[in-house]
Amino acid sequence: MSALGPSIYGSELPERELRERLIGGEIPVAVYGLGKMGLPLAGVYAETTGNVTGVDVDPTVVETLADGESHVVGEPGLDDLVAEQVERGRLTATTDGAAAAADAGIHVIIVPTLLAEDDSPDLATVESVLEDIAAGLEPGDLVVAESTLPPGSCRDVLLPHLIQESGLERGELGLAFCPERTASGSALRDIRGRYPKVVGGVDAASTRAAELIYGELTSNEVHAVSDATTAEAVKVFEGVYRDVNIALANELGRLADELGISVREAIDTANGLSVCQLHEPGPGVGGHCIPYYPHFLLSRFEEPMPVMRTARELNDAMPSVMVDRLADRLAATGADTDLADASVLVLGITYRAGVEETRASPALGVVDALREMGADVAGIDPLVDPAEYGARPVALEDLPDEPFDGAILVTAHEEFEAIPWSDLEPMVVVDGRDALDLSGTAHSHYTFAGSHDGSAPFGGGDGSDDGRSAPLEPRRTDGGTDV
Ligand SMILES: NC(=O)C1=CN([C@@H]2O[C@H](COP(=O)(O)OP(=O)(O)OC[C@H]3O[C@@H](n4cnc5c(N)ncnc54)[C@H](O)[C@@H]3O)[C@@H](O)[C@H]2O)C=CC1
Ligand SMILES: CC(=O)N[C@@H]1[C@@H](OP(=O)(O)OP(=O)(O)OC[C@H]2O[C@@H](n3ccc(=O)[nH]c3=O)[C@H](O)[C@@H]2O)O[C@H](C(=O)O)[C@@H](O)[C@@H]1O
Repeated sequence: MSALGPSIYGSELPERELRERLIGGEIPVAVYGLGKMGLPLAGVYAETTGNVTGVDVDPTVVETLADGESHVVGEPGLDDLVAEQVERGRLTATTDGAAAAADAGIHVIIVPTLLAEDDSPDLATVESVLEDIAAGLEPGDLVVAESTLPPGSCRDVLLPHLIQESGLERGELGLAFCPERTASGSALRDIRGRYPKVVGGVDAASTRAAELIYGELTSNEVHAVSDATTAEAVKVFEGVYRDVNIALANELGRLADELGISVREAIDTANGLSVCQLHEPGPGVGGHCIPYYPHFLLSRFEEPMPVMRTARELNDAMPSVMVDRLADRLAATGADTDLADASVLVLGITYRAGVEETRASPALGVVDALREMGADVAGIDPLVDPAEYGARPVALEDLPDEPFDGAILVTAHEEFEAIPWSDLEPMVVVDGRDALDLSGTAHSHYTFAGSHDGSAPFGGGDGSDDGRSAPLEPRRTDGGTDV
């Protein structure tokens, strides 16, 4: 931004005055990446500072925002926030990143960090944003990275890149890592202060500038850590913890059949102890976050890290486990159906209910494994077209007209609550999420890891227990009573 405007990095203004200038809109902000997290973040920056330009390479995203609308679905409050901020001229949008950078004094990066073919981190998207920023960078500007990054990225990649491309010297520009501790479906609440905001700069002045900004954005405390690499590590560690924890839950969940218990009930009860925080078993770990973050460490250091590596393998194997369970149950029914001759419905393609994201979704692995076995695969999803993921699309209202041998529930979209299961031809249903109540129907119902209500995997559905996959003693079949 113009060297004449107030600077946020290294400013000699008293802190109070700098804060007033920030919330008075005197320090323009550019937010690069207007996706599921970038758009809510741009909205909160706009309501705080009143002077934000959102940048995205996707023209439809920019046009939608320019019309005062949000392209992100399922985010409470976002439609209203965007409409208000755009109408009041506090939030504008452009595809021209370099132009936005030329005006801005605070540059916020919130584009995805991807993985290359060999699972090593691919910072190409972040680096393309850096090109835009460097073109407009002025002394006193602050660059804030909110994209999750491999630890060391700000220090070893982003800062050298910005210095080289902008011609500025170290100490003339600020750079801080300030991770998104947010999740789809609660982005605004999270950004506005659900958790302490972690900030860490490449130098003390960067950390101070980030503290000042987020002190205005969040209602929670701002937790400044020693440096940018520590802040990057905090975020990656949070994700790795979840991946490893879910892998353990999945391993335990797979024991439910042989134990003849509901592992979900056992986990719920074990978690009554505050030191025990086992996660939820399921059909795998999807999305462009949790399954990606372990690779931000695994590919880069000499330490072997067998726990994280094994957890990744276990979670990646879960879609095949779902298909194996279906094959077992199909073989166990009187019809003795082989998957190669079976018609199978996959319920849910996105990785998470209500979120339009399919990267690393377990459903993709389920569809692939079924197709490899020769099954005829149909799919249903309210947010995406299953045809794009190898499954023949079926509409919810057409389900009673088509007989299926089996179904696998991967993602429990709330729209599935309207499925009239009693009107569907009896089939084997593998429920990966403990989301279905098939009692009173003729379906053979298998709940992976059992139900929270205490039913073992084979409980539920009148035709469910033919005894051929009988678990070891003792087992529960009725939601509680040992038989
Ligand atoms: N989605 C989530 O639940 C969370 C995401 N994060 C992190 O936030 C970051 C962003 O995630 P999402 O918003 O979910 O991603 P997203 O995939 O929903 O959106 C990314 C946006 O960036 C745009 N984009 C791509 N390249 C660009 C460029 N060169 N310049 C400008 N815009 C560009 C895309 O068109 C898209 O609109 C990631 O690093 C992710 O790890 C962190 C916490 C939660
Ligand atoms: C609940 C929550 O806060 N999650 C955030 C997470 O968001 P994300 O949308 O990726 O979803 P998630 O709910 O953690 O689930 C990821 C995947 O793991 C699976 N999953 C999740 C939790 C669990 O107990 N069992 C399980 O199998 C989900 O089904 C999904 O396929 O990823 C975010 C990120 O770091 O990018 C991070 O801020 C948060 O940890």
